[in-house]
Amino acid sequence: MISLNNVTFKWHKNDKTPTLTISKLNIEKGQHVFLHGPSGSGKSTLLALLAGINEATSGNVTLLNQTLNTLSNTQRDVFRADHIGIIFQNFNLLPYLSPIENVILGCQFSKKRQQKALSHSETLNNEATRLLNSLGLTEQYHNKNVAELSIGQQQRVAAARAFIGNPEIIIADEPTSALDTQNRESFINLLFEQASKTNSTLIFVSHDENLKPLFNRSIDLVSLQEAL
Ligand SMILES: Nc1ncnc2c1ncn2[C@@H]1O[C@H](COP(=O)(O)OP(=O)(O)OP(=O)(O)O)[C@@H](O)[C@H]1O
Repeated sequence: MISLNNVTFKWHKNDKTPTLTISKLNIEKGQHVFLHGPSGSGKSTLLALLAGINEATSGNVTLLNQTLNTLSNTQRDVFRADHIGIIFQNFNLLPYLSPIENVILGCQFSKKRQQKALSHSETLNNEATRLLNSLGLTEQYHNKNVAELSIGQQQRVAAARAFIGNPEIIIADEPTSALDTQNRESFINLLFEQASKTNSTLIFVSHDENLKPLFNRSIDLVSLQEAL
């Protein structure tokens, strides 16, 4: 479902060595993958390639049988909106909107995801409510201003926004670093539950190896590149 073949990525054309060199990587549908490596090893860079935010300098990045480097920037944006939910490290929530409104934004740019959301619930509002409940944000917070929520609560909103409209792939960039160990684990378990319900593939990035045993697959970005 995700495959990288002979991929290199340079931030600048004239860089002597690429930031990433990955000869082969395959991720199967429904896997919960822990992607780890030290700071600066290229985890966020790889996520940006998978999300089609950046384009490989050489080689092929293929998701759901679509090779991203054959698409224009606009086509990649549409592909991302349709198929990928992203939980950003700093959540990227809109502070003047409520949790419900923030979650609905997750499918704003994709008719496909809106339709899928509406196949679950009568309205997008109801679907956002359903997801926030299943990610553990109680209803008393659903219509508050997100800026008034705790970090852990904001994280649940960010996760619900990624899951709305059942994207096939969920990408999470170190979204738990601000939480204590117990809350990190319970948040990750909620992500797993939600991802399993929809058979989504989850790629979770962190430099905290303590989280590794929770996942059914882990990829060490340094060894992956040394294995060339
Ligand atoms: N926008 C950019 N322009 C140029 N170089 C960049 C850019 N973003 C990242 N880099 C470089 O790419 C390399 C990999 O960075 P990246 O952010 O992917 O690492 P990371 O493993 O996610 O690190 P961290 O755990 O600290 O978030 C670093 O050397 C970094 O300086």
